[in-house]
Amino acid sequence: MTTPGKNRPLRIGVVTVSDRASRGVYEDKGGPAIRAELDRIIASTWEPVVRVIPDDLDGIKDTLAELADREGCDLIVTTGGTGPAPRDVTPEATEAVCDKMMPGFGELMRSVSLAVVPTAILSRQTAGIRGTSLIVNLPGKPSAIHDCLMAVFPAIPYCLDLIGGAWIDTDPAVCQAFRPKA
Ligand SMILES: Nc1ncnc2c1ncn2[C@@H]1O[C@H](COP(=O)(O)OP(=O)(O)OP(=O)(O)O)[C@@H](O)[C@H]1O
Ligand SMILES: Nc1nc2c(c(=O)[nH]1)N[C@H]1C(S)=C(S)[C@@H](COP(=O)(O)O)O[C@H]1N2
Repeated sequence: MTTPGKNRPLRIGVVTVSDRASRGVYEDKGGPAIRAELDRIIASTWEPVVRVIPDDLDGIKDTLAELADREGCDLIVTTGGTGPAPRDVTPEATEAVCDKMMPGFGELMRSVSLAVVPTAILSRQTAGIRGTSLIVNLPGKPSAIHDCLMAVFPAIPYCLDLIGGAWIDTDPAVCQAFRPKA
């Protein structure tokens, strides 16, 4: 196991992938919803690194690589662009920049979302590791953010421990992090 970066400040990339939010056609509700949900879940101090970008494959790849490699984000959460429409390419961009895919994240998030909406199967949301960063895709609907993050977050602190990311403490009243070796 890689030694966790316990003394580093936790940095989290929050990436809204939306043609219309990036053009200002509508207000971005996804990024602020992710930040609010993470504030509820995480008890450690953390710094957000926020981006709002269009559904463009190269632009998404560049943003994910920048947040992982130059901004030092331990976790990067995206919202939007996971569906079947021609411009939905967030999972392709994620896979292109990752060293290793973590398919269990998408499987679990689709499964919990199916209890809420039958079109949950239309999301190709996934997750993967780039260096010491974990990238997790969420659907674009702001209402999906709570359900998806609550489902997968218990495994995220231990995942960061294993890849050498920063230490995360959660608020146990909101979300119990599970560390098998702790
Ligand atoms: N960042 C966001 N902020 C607010 N609402 C959003 C956001 N992203 C998506 N939505 C809402 O969820 C719906 C479905 O999201 P989806 O990602 O499929 O959008 P889209 O049709 O691909 O368009 P766009 O990429 O321009 O957001 C949108 O039509 C919009 O009502
Ligand atoms: N929890 C949850 N998951 C959801 C949804 C939702 O409303 N709630 N919308 C679905 C729909 S309608 C689509 S098209 C896909 C892909 O959405 P995206 O392209 O905005 O990422 O996510 C699906 N997953």
